[in-house]
Amino acid sequence: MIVTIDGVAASGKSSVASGVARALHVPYLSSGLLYRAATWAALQHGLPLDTPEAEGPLLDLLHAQTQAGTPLDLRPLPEGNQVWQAGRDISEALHTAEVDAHVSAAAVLPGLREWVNAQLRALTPPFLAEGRDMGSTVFPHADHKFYLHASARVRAERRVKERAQDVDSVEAALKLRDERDVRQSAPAPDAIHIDTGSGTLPEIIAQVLAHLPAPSAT
Ligand SMILES: Nc1ncnc2c1ncn2[C@@H]1O[C@H](COP(=O)(O)OP(=O)(O)OP(=O)(O)O)[C@@H](O)[C@H]1O
Ligand SMILES: Nc1ccn([C@H]2C[C@H](O)[C@@H](COP(=O)(O)O)O2)c(=O)n1
Repeated sequence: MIVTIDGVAASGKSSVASGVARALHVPYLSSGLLYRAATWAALQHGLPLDTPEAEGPLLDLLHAQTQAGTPLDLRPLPEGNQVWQAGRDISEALHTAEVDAHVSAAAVLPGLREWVNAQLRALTPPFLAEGRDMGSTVFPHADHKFYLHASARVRAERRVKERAQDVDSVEAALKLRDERDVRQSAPAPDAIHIDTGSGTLPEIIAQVLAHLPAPSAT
């Protein structure tokens, strides 16, 4: 079984995916973390990301890391996905304002999208996949598809509880990222839409689970 959970930035995708995956006893995959990891790697190496010409050097870097035995390694742990590289957990570095500001530029590069999608499609179901285009493009034949949304204000208020930032600037940054990600963020036509602003996290997880078959007793 494949379940996809897509949605706008900070709509609760990874929190909901984690809760649902735990209830179903299956892994979940955070595709956004792979885009963030590639962005982080580019920033570390001083590679620009804001032109179509950025794609070649970025893909060269990712392939060189793989050849050297130090690839960006997504680990789909039930309590939260991690990315490791060269024996180091780099996950915390992927949720900074700097990565947030550049990740949309990286995510429009077609070669990077292929790099991410190939890694996800190589995995054997059952799993949940969360991101923007999991249900529309990467796994169009998924068994169950969800699309999460909430107002930019609600999302910003939640985000400032995780990061010491001003709510107005976080809201503006979220709106900007929504605009820049719009091309790959169109919901799959058969996705069930859920407003995560209208319930607590356990309530939203229960809403999703109500649409899914009960987990097999093992
Ligand atoms: N229904 C909810 N009620 C209250 N808080 C929530 C709810 N859903 C998510 N949150 C909180 O909102 C914040 C953002 O959630 P999360 O990181 O899961 O979103 P995301 O869509 O994966 O974000 P990003 O797009 O940045 O990867 C977290 O602090 C999370 O705990
Ligand atoms: N399937 C995906 C997942 C993510 N992205 C891009 C767009 C986001 O701005 C960025 C970070 O994702 P997030 O952590 O907010 O889920 O990655 C995408 O284009 N497609």
